[in-house]
Amino acid sequence: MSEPLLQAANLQCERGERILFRDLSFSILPGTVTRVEGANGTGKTTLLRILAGLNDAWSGELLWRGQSRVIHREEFLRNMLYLGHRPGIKALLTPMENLRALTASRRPVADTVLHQALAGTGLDGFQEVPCRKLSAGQQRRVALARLLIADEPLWLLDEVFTAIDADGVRAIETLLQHRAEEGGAVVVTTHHDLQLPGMQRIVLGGESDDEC
Ligand SMILES: Nc1ncnc2c1ncn2[C@@H]1O[C@H](COP(=O)(O)OP(=O)(O)OP(=O)(O)O)[C@@H](O)[C@H]1O
Repeated sequence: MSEPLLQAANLQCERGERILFRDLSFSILPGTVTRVEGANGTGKTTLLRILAGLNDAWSGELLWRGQSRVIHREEFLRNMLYLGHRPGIKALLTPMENLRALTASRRPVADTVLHQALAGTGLDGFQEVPCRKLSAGQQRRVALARLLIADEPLWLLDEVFTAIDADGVRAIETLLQHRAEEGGAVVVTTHHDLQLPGMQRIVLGGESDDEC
């Protein structure tokens, strides 16, 4: 069996007076899509932010490819793409300018490639329109265009289906499956009824089969 990209052992997180989860252990293997499930407020976003290294209020162990994620932080960050539950784009900038800015810190990507990625998310003709003039779903699609050019093997995606129409949802599902088929792994939170073949589950706030 291939080595897990991520391993979590006995994760615990407390917010305020409340323990959101404890003794949470799972492995994220290459070739898998894992859905984090649970009712509102059970800690899905919190868990994803912990996995992405954006929240330090936790205890337990997190390994990246079998090694301490803390020690191998730079390698981990190079190989992980995190999309938060807000689109995270700037309203005054165009989709092209946003996508250029979002990808620039990782690696230079040619404008023709960015243009095509935006067209691929249904934004053909809107590449140079300020994002403040786009709908909520179109703004989300600007952020999602990153998935079309992402070479990071691990994707951590928080509520990326929000505001997306039925065709868009199917396109994202296909993208997630392709990432897994290419040997990557996806961890996704969603209230959308995502059902992919072989999908793993981490269930928060109730009965759990989180020993994946
Ligand atoms: N900034 C914060 N400070 C303190 N507590 C917070 C903060 N953000 C969230 N919480 C608490 O942490 C808990 C988990 O929040 P989180 O956003 O991870 O839940 P979630 O499962 O993603 O919810 P949803 O399905 O509504 O998006 C909630 O009960 C919330 O009250």
